[in-house]
Amino acid sequence: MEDRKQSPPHVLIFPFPIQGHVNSMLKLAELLVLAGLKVTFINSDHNHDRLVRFTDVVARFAKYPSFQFRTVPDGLPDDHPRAGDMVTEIFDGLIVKTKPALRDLLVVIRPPVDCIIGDGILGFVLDVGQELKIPVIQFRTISSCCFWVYYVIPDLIEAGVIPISGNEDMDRLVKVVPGMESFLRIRDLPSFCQTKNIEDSSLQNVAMATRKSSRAHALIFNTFEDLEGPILSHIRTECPKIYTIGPLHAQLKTRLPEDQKNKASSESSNSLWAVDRSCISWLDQQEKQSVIYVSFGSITVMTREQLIEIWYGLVNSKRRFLWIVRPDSVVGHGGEDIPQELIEGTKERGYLVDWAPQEEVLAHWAIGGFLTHSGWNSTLESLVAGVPMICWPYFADQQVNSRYVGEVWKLGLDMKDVCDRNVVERMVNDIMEEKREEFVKSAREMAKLAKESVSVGGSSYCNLDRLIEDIRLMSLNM
Ligand SMILES: O=c1ccn([C@@H]2O[C@H](COP(=O)(O)OP(=O)(O)O[C@H]3O[C@H](CO)[C@@H](O)[C@H](O)[C@H]3O)[C@@H](O)[C@H]2O)c(=O)[nH]1
Ligand SMILES: C[C@H]1CC[C@@H]2C(C(=O)O)=CO[C@@H](O)[C@@H]21
Repeated sequence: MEDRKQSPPHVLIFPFPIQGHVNSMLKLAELLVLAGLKVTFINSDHNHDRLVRFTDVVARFAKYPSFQFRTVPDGLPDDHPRAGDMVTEIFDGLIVKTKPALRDLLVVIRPPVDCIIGDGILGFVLDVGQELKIPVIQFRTISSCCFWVYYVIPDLIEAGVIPISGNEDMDRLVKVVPGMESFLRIRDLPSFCQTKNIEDSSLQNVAMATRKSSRAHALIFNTFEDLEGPILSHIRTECPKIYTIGPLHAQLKTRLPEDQKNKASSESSNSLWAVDRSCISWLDQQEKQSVIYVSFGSITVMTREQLIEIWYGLVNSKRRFLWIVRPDSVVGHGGEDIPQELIEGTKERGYLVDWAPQEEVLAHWAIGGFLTHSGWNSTLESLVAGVPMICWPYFADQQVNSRYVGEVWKLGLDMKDVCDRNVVERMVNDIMEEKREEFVKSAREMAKLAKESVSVGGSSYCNLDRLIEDIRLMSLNM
């Protein structure tokens, strides 16, 4: 018993198995190991193979003897695309295969786990923890503003906002989300809420998982108080113990030893795709703040028509652009030819790669703007780099995030559900020139606040210390 108390607490971290979740939760894992905790990180077999294949993650974590990876199946065939249009299948696989595998692992793993940090979207982790009497802290990898909208889904249903009828005025204010009464429109609701069917499985999944968070020992957000303080006050009325510890990529930089700080965002990544670094050499040859960076994250899929509209918008803007087009991101293309003017325009001013070192790209002096899908990691990475955004949200939290970027934080423009070459062209020129000054000013101010929050004595820095202390006390009480 004495020995047990002297050994560091053992934390098991379990993310939803897609890039945006693995990325931020692996950063938290590294921060906990740096603080002397023992950490077991659970990857799906599929993701682990890719992480090992495309990154230096094994070598990077080998220097931490108290860290280990363990893997579980995700219940999907290996050639399954695991993309954003297949979320229901991903959830089904996790319930059927992953939940029992996780439970079995927790029973046999030694030393026993003192605390689980589970992805907040996976409500079953809380059930497994309660059954095995292991405290569960939830980490929700989305913005807290979207979390709050998910939390009040029962109120949205009761008020008749959901289901959304076919002839709904999408610009109508929602009015029943506390703290968002004056700016949240129907079109800004998370995609899963914009449904005609209240039995929809994605709506039910996010609603139920989010409500469960009030049962967790605590709730972690990858955010900071100066960014989302007002909404966090509302959430705290339901979930009192909240740790805001982000932006995590910036917090990791603060806490890594001096000689590893730069590696954190350049050579080292947590990518599930092969990083093409040739885009950095291309950026090196461009003028200061002349390039618009375009990326829609790891699971967005688009139609060929949307691809062509965005492509025309970029080429017609006459700006230089670096565009990430994942090989699996365009659906329903029938091999049609790409118009010659797009090929010529891209040769002159554009550069396309499958996957880039995004944190490093956003910090590059040649980048002047970011056309993004408003995934939460991308939003935070852009914010820390002080880069103004154009938002083209695809699904989930992205509709809420983009409204906040455009209307509340004033960090850019929200293109929302429009995909039109003229709008893309105009917004690119607004961000890069016409309205640049106002956005750069607010982006720089917010970047300063973000960096202060993760500096020694800042809110996120202190909150991470408090979280670590909380976990240590948990293991002493067991
Ligand atoms: O070429 C690229 C493109 C992306 N990234 C990284 O991939 C991550 C992408 O994360 P995010 O921007 O959050 O987008 P998604 O991959 O779409 O993330 C999912 O997970 C997020 C966190 O829950 C949610 O906010 C999103 O809506 C959801 O789609 C970021 O860290 C990027 O730096 C790269 O390293 N290289
Ligand atoms: C695949 C998506 C289902 C919900 C998840 C999520 C969340 O609410 O935590 C946000 O977007 C995606 O990452 C997940």
